[in-house]
Amino acid sequence: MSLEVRDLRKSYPTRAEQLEVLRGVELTLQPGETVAIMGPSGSGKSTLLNILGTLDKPTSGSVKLNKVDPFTLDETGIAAFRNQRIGFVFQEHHLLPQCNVLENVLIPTLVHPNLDKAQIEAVARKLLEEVGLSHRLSHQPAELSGGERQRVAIARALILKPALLLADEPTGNLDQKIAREVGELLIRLTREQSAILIAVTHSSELAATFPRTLKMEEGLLVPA
Ligand SMILES: Nc1ncnc2c1ncn2[C@@H]1O[C@H](COP(=O)(O)OP(=O)(O)OP(=O)(O)O)[C@@H](O)[C@H]1O
Repeated sequence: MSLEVRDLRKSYPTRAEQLEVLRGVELTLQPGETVAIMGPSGSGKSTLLNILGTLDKPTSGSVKLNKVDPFTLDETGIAAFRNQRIGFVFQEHHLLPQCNVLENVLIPTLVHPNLDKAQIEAVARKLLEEVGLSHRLSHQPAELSGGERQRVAIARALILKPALLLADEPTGNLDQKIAREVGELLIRLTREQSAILIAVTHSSELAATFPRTLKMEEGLLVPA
């Protein structure tokens, strides 16, 4: 399932003028590919990630994941596309504090009542084993370290086997050693699932764990 971004533009109307944040972004990524995106504050990295995640709409241009442009779908279609095809990992883990680790990983599956409960729980346990948290299944998020919480968030993002995994400063709250481990974990699991990973970061340590780094510059993605 490849990702093809063509001439993607996004402007925001401001009082004085149109603020052109994305000015013709081009990007093609194949399954298993992982890329870090860097660039100065305000250059449009989060804007791009939000559009790729269908949380925001482009002004023009196209995004195709497995040849489907989500912005041609209606709102219900976009929501289903997002749930089934895209996984998110944010700087803040956004785990539900009252749910334990296993329950948190299963949250994205709750909107799919037809999924086999035992089968999907087995997938969640397997993912938690892969992120090294088999011994923490019944812990609440408050009882975990920052790195462990982010590992839960990664397992949750992967539970429905997304084609595209989007990470916005995924290691921003972690110390350098843990940040590198979490970055390597993201890359390994993305490859194992033949997904595509795009991580936005200010951290050159995290970017260094990626085979390819791009930079947002003047509204375009250029090699770093
Ligand atoms: N809803 C909005 N309305 C108007 N301007 C916006 C809106 N959202 C973002 N912007 C502007 O678009 C530009 C890009 O913002 P964006 O958050 O994408 O940058 P960023 O590269 O992710 O920055 P950072 O590294 O600080 O997170 C900024 O100048 C910001 O002020």
